Amino acid sequence: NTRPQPYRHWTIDDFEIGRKLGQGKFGHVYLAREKQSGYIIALKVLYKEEINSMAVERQLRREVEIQSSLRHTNILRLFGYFDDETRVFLILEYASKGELFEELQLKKRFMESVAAKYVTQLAQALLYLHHKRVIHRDIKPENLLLGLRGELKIADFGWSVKTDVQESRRSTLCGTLDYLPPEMIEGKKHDVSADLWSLGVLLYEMICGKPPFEDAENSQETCRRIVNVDISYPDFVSKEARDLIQKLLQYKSAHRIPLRQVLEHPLIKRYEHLNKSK
Ligand SMILES: CC(=O)NC[C@@H]1CCN(c2c(Cl)cnc3[nH]c(-c4cn(C)nc4C)nc23)C1
Repeated sequence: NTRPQPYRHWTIDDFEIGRKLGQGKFGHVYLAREKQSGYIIALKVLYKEEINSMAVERQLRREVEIQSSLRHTNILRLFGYFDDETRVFLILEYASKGELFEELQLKKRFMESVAAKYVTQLAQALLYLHHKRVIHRDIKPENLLLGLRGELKIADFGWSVKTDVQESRRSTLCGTLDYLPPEMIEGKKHDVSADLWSLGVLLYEMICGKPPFEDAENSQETCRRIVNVDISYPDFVSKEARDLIQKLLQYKSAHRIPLRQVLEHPLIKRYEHLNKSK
């Protein structure tokens, strides 16, 4: 069955709608089947009256433009989009193993070999993104999905930007601060190394079961701990894992270990034989 073609003018009648898969920031996502090809996709539905602010509309256009231009096994595909009088529809790749976040909640924390596998896949996706001069800026378990073979897929490009548009973060981020690097907390200019910081936070959370700067108390406390890079490690964390996390969670963005060196790090090399695509 041929994959849905982006250039076609789709309408909702081209699809059979299945169960609700969940909801992203601004809309609901449904399992759907394209009638003519039988192809299974995820259909993200956004209501136009909710996309009334210019900022949200601009962000949506950016998400669609960026994500539809990307082709990488660890990045969720956006095949196309269409609209009717009241709604906008995004035709997205269906990730059959759901959200990484769910798996992390279920398993509490991952073995270091599993965390190393996900970091390898994420680093390869980020290398591709940064080569295309795209910063994701919102790498966290909620935005990571799992494909048929358990491979990680970055989704939700709502906060991504093309780096030639250097912008400090004006609009406040909805959701957790846990993953924000100091420079974004401080509203300074940020570049692709913002994603390196988030990779470090994710690696810590996968191995330890919670993010390094999480503070149930309040966001000021979380921000203080981020800008002070105030981290402590449970004793089950290996020295290689501590070393890689510490090399990613550097206050100065220029001091963060580059992605190519992440892929050569002892923690990653140690499990490489497990992660070679079977
Ligand atoms: C990043 C993001 O937008 N997350 C919110 C949306 C929730 C469902 N979305 C899915 C999207 Cl956009 C694509 N594929 C998915 N697969 C699933 C899923 C599969 N299982 C077994 N359980 C679930 C859940 N969900 C999706 C994304």
